[in-house]
Amino acid sequence: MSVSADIYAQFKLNYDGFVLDVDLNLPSQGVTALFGPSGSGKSTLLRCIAGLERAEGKLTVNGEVWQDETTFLPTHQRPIGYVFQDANLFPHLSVKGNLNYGFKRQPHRHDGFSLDRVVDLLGIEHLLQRKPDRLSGGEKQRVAIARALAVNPRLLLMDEPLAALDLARKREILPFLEKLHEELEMPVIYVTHASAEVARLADHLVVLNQGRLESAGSLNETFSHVELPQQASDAGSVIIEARITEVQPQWHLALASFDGGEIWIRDLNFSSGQKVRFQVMARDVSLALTADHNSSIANVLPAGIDRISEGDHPGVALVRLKIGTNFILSRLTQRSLHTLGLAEGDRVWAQIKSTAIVG
Ligand SMILES: Nc1ncnc2c1ncn2[C@@H]1O[C@H](COP(=O)(O)OP(=O)(O)OP(=O)(O)O)[C@@H](O)[C@H]1O
Repeated sequence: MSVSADIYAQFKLNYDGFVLDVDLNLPSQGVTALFGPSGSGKSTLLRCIAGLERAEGKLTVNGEVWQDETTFLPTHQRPIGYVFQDANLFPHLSVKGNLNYGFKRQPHRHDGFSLDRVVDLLGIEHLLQRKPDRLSGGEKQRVAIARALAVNPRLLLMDEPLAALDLARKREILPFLEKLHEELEMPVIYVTHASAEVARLADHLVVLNQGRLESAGSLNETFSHVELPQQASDAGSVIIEARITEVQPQWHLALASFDGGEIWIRDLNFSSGQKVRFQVMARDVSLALTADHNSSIANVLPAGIDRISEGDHPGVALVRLKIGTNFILSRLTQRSLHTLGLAEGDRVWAQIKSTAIVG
């Protein structure tokens, strides 16, 4: 693989019974989710990037060598922010004290954002004087993220930052992460095994399995791989990024356009030109050989069959469709597949029943 990529990481690490062996390029913008089942090596890879594990290999970030045969920058010399599953705040310091600790110690360039901006981004101004024991789990984690940003890092590493929180706290914190996603220019590497977090936050996806790279690429492309275990289930879905091109307030509908087509989605007070991300469940996509405009389904798109695979039940098939440069999945019965005589490479019409906005 080329080493000219924005972030290039190649690591080999041997634990007793587990081998991490990856070679990957990551973009230097946006959120890259490291995704995969428990024990697949996500945290280990993140720790290698942070210099917390001394793996064999190479790591370059925007042309700067952090590790190779002769170099190994220790963690404190890497311009990173690190957010763990647990907030790990200093209990004896106030929130402000915790933030200042990061800010004063920041050994890196100082041309990023101010502490005020960090406080504002995470919505923690009213908490500044409090000690950690008077914060909720969600608030603690927001402070931990702010503290990681206070060192003015050039790379933000987040290891399952929501995993220790209950559903209500996750919901509370996700909008802040989305705001960071919109406003931060630095790359974020985000470990998770929650597909809902991937759907809302990731731009790029790296899928690990048993210490190896299973696939990597843009969110839509990589998340639509039929091999991902959750795709075969009833919860299989894809994420499409689109732009609103028309709003019909009288019907509460908005037209979302993306490369390859347009889909009517429920209008959530969108304005024309706004970027949206929506989820299409595989079970909501049916296939037809002709475009049936007499049906109640508003979204009928021409598509090519890219891949046919098995679902999680012998009677179910999973079909990956290509629409422009985007992929969607369709879950249908093996009987329908057989009756329509569908094969990879065929052209079909995809009927999309409904979509859900995810961010
Ligand atoms: N310090 C260590 N010594 C030995 N084995 C380890 C060590 N750290 C992790 N492992 C093993 O390496 C494998 C990968 O662990 P890792 O924590 O990277 O997985 P993960 O994908 O992040 O999992 P999870 O989603 O459960 O956090 C596991 O089998 C784990 O037991």
